[in-house]
Amino acid sequence: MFSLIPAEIRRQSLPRITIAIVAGFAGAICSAEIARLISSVAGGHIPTRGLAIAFFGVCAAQLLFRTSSQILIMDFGQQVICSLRIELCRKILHTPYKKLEALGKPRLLAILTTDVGTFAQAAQMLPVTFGHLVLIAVCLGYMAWLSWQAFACFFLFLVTAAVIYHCVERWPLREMQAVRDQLDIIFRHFRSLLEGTRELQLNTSRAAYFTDHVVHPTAHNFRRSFTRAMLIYSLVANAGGMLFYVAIGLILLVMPHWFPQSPGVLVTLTLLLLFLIQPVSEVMTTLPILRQASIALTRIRVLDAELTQATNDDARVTKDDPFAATVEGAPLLRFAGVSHRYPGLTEDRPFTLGPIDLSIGQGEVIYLIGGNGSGKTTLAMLLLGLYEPEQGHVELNGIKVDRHNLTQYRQRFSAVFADFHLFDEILCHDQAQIAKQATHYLRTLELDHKVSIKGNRFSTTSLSSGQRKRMALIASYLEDRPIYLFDEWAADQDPVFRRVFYTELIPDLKRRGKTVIVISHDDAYFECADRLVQVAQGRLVDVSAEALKAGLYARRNGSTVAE
Ligand SMILES: Nc1ncnc2c1ncn2[C@@H]1O[C@H](COP(=O)(O)OP(=O)(O)OP(=O)(O)O)[C@@H](O)[C@H]1O
Repeated sequence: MFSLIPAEIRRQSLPRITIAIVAGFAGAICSAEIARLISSVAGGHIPTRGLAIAFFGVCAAQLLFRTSSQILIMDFGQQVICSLRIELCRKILHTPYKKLEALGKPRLLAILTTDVGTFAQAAQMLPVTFGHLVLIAVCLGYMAWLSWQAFACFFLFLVTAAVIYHCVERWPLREMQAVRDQLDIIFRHFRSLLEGTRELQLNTSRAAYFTDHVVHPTAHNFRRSFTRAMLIYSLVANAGGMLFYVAIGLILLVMPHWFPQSPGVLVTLTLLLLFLIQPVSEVMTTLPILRQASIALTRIRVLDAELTQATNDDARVTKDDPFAATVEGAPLLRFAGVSHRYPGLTEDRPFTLGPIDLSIGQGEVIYLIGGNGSGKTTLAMLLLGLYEPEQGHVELNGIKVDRHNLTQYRQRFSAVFADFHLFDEILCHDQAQIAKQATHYLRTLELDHKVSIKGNRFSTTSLSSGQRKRMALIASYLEDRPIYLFDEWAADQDPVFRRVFYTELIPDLKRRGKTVIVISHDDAYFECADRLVQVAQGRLVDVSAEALKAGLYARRNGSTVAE
C-alpha cells in the first residue's frame, strides 16, 4: 500500500501519524485505567471524592485522545485516497491511448469506481479498527503486568486462533477473488445495458435474452461466490466470539487451579476480558471488509504498475518547443514508411495500415477518403500522435517525432472525433476570454438560441446529435491549434450546415493559416479539398486517376494525392 502513497504525502504525514499513534495508545491506557478504577471499587476500595474526580477526568481524557487519534488517522486515509484518485487520473492521461484501449474501459471503470470505493470504505473503518487494536494491545500489556500466566494463556489462545483463521480463510479468499472477477464482467454488461437501452427497449425478446442469459448468470455467480465467502467469514467471526468466552473460562475457571490468583487480580482480569469482547468482535467483523480492500488494493497496484510502465515520463510538456526551429524546405507533416498493426489475435486477417509515405504542407486542406474499415481513423490516430508507428517515423517541421517530444507534438492538434466526447465545462484557465469567444462561435454555429455560457459551463449539452457535433466543433475552435482534424464531422449535419462546414468553416480555418485534415464520405464536397488522400485496405492509393474516372476531379486536373 505504501508504494501507492506519494513520497511527499508520506513525509508530510509522518508527524500526524506519530501523534495519532501516541494519542491512540494514550486513549487505550485511559480505557485500561477506567477498567482498573472500576475493578478497584468492585474489589472493595472505598469510593472517595478524589477517586470520582480521577475517574471522570480519565473518561474525558479517553474521549479526547481516542477522538483525536481517530480523526488524524481518518484524515490520513482520506488523503491517501484523494491522492490515489488524482494520481490514477494523471497516469491514465499520460498512458499511451493504445495501452488504454488494450486495458479496456470496463476494467478501468471497475477499478476507478469499485476498487477505489472499496478501499475508501475500508479506510473509513481504519481509525476505529486502529483504536480497537491499540486498546487490545494495551489491555494485553496490562494483563501481562497483572498476571503473566493469564497473559500467556490468552496469548496462546490468540496465536492458535490466528493460525486456524489463516488456514480456514483460504477458501473464502478464493471466493472473494471470484467475486471481484465477476464484477469486471458485470461492469461490461452494464455498459452494454446503458449504451444499448434503446435497442433493447425496442425488442422485448432481445431484452429478455439479455437479462436472462447475459446479466443473470453473472449476477447469480456473483451472489453465489459472495454468499459462500461471507458464510465462512461470519462463521469465523461467530466462532471467534464464542471461543473468546472459552478463553475467559480458561483464564478464570481453569488456570487458577494451577496458578492461583488473588481475588482482586481475578476481578480485574474478568473486567479486562469483558472489556475486550467488543473491540475483538468488531475487529473480527471488519476482517472481510479489510480482505476485500486488500483484493481491491492488489488490483489498483497492478493497474498502477501497468500504467507506470506504459507512462512516457519523458514526454511531459516542457517549456521549450522542440519543433520551433523548422528544417529548411521540410513540409509541416511527413510520414516516412509509417505502419501500424492492430493485434487481431481473434481475427483471421489482422488489419495492418501502411507502410505510408505522406507529406502535408502548412495551410493545406486534406480530405482522407475511403471505404468503411479502410483505415482512415487509424491513419488519423497516427497523425494525431495517439498511436505510435510500429515502423517508420513521423516528422513535424522536419523534426522527427519520438517519445521525448510526442506530447508537444500532440499539442499542435485539435480534433473532433466521430465518437467525440463533449465536456460541459470550458477546460482552461483563461475562462473570461474563452467565454467571450465561445459566445461568438455559438452565434456563428447558430446555437446561441439553445446554449449560453454560465460561468465556465455551457448551459446545456442535452442537444440533438447534430447540435452536439457543432458544440464539439466550438470546443475544438476554442483550442486554437495549428492543425485541425475532423472525423466525419458533417455526417449528421443537415444539408445547409453541411454546406456551411465544407464551403465556409473549413476555408475560414485555411484563411487563418490552419492546416485541416477532414475524414469524409461527402463526395459532393470533395472538390473543396486542396488534396484528396484515399485509403484502401490500409494503403494510400493514387486517387487522382480513380477520382478522375469518377468525375470528381474534373475541375482539379493534375492534383497529387500522396507522395
Ligand atoms: N481497436 C481495434 N482493434 C483491432 N482492430 C481494429 C481496431 N480499430 C479498428 N480496427 C480494424 O482496423 C480497420 C480500420 O479501421 P478504421 O477505424 O481505421 O477504419 P475507417 O476507414 O475509419 O472506417 P469507417 O469509415 O467505417 O470509420 C478495420 O477493419 C477494423 O477491423
